Amino acid sequence: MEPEIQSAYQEELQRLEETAAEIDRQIQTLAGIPRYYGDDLTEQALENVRESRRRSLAIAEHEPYFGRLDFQEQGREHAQPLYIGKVGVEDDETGRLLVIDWRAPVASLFYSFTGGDDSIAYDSPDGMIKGLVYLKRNLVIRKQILQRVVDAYVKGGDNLAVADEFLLYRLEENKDNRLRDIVSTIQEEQDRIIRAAKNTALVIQGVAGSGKTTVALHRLAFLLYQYRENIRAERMIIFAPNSMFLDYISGVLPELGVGGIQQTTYTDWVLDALDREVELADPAERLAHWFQIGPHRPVADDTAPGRFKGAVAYRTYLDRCLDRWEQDALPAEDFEPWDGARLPVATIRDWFHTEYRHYPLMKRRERVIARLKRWVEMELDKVWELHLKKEHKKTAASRLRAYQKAWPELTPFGFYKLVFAKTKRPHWLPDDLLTEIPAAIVEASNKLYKKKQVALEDLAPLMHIHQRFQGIDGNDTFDHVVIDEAQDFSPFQVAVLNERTRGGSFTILGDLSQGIHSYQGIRDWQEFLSLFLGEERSGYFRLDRSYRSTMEIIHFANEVIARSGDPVTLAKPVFRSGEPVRVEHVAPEQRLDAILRTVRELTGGTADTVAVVGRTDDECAAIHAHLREQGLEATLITSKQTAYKGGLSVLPVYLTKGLEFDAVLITDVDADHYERNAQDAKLLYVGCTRALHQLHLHFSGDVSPLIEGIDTDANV
Ligand SMILES: Nc1ncnc2c1ncn2[C@@H]1O[C@H](COP(=O)(O)OP(=O)(O)OP(=O)(O)O)[C@@H](O)[C@H]1O
Repeated sequence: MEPEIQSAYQEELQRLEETAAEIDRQIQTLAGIPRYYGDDLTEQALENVRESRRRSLAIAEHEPYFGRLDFQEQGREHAQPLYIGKVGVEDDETGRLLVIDWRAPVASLFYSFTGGDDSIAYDSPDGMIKGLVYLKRNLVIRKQILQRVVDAYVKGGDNLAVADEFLLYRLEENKDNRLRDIVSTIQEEQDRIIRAAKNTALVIQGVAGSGKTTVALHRLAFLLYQYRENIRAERMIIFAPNSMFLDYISGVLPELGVGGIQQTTYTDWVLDALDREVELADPAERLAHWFQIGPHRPVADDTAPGRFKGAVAYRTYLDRCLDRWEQDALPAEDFEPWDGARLPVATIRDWFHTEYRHYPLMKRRERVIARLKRWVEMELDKVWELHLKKEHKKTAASRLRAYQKAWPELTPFGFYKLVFAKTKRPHWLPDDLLTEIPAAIVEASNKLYKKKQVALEDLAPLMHIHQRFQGIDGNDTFDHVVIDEAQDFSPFQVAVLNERTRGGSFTILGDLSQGIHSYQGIRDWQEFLSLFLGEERSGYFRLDRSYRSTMEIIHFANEVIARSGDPVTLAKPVFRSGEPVRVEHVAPEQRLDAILRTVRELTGGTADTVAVVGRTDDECAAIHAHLREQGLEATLITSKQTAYKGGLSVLPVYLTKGLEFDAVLITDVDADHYERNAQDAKLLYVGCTRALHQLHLHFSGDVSPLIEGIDTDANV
């Protein structure tokens, strides 16, 4: 070790000993206080504080901090070393901050400082604070043992900018089956998103591997810290594309000391809210339809059901149908509980349209019926003759039933089915409304609804109807909503969420180049941004740097996506070089053996997670069976999967989205499986960008025009 490194190491060793001793002491003190389980509210509050402290200290115990920044505040004589960790630690006796929480305002300097001698500033509760940075240092501590000290910047040294050495060290590590936190290496452009103010809808377009998912999770941790007085974890929600993806990201928030945030899929969220009145048609069939190869490939234009029913115009259409119910569904006659008693329709209308107009639709109906019943009771009270009273009571009960039958209570699905009904439509829903829906969509929809099933694109409409029928309970609103892989969401889905979200507080992330579900997703971020009109209601960010893959892999993937014919943003790699991408021609009869050979090579090498990526479900099932027959332990991933195990996986390319593997083998990259069009280019792009360190591609017959002639040695 060089002398200055040696002394830095010694200095940090001593500091670590002191901090670790203080943390241990605090843990011991807390362990000595018996837990409180009684009813006293003050004691309960104190116990909650102690519990949260116990959890924080448990995080700090193993890795108290990961960074140090020496900062000289303007007007002060000396620079102060600031140690940054996942949670803050204070010296109990002196009150001195030993470790600063990475989310604290001053800690933002650690991320925003990119080198140079100029003064920098951070936004503190007392205003902007300026100063100079003397040192930026990364530290790796595991189980209280100091493993690495890396100086990214030393004032007066020969480094002008912050060196990426530590980031590279982190990126070169292998991945297991979970996404990890990145607190020690958050990059400046990511930090700006993480720390953006709460009450805006942030839309983030980020290239593959730019850290979108990771950044969203860190942003949640930040918001909970920064707005702890008026935001609650249980009121924050993450929407992810499927349960396996949720499983894959499930480690990050606990690592950041955050619990209680809801995590779900849009499907589960809606079906639960509707008390599972309907079920979703088998997604596997839908995927097999849209991702089929050969001459019958479907076209995903704006008449595709997902695009049609996902548009805001479709919501307007449904609102018109709902308005018809509101205007005309109430029976047009007076209510006569028995001959001689009469409640004029004008009075009932007045209740419905004026007195109860602030209630949601079905609640209004409920109130009117309840009031009718009360009115009948009062009328009955005026009848003195017992036998007459009995008779009237009977007649009234039966006429009340008839009245309710003529004006039935509707569930969201009950109403929605009527919108599509070709015969026996209620009088308040005229036939001409049906002609506004393309006939093919009406046919396909009715076929599903008959089986009490709906498609994905019916979920937002159903939820919207539910919200207009029942309203939104204050307990069901959100403080913040994260939508990951948002390019596959529809504007209608987001609009429905917006009705429930306080302050329009959203983080919406995605990548249009990965928009492989173009039969339902958006074409342009403007489709979402236009939902959040008004000054400062929305913000748009771009992340163009990719952290996942080597330069060789990114170069290759960029070439693929450039052939999509769509305008695309090419990913910029971090300076991390690896092996060349390997494209291999294999004879058709040796296809399976070649896969086996490559898999053995990859699993026998340095990779911990390996994926064999096929084009269709059936092809993957066959590959999986072959690998198993040859004695390899592999997991076949299908759309029903709920957990991601790591190791060796076989999966269709459209299910790889969001995941990553140390090494990836993409099979059958020939001219039939991957044609030169936008959809196939996006699919292949998604597949290629899953690889961190190694990417192999096999083809038989003619090579796909999407990869033909790409220089696999190039790395920029
Ligand atoms: N600042 C960073 N420091 C270290 N690793 C990072 C950083 N940013 C991202 N990564 C790593 O890059 C990889 C990609 O991150 P993530 O999955 O969040 O990206 P993404 O943009 O959601 O990707 P995709 O759209 O391709 O699914 C992860 O392994 C993540 O840990």
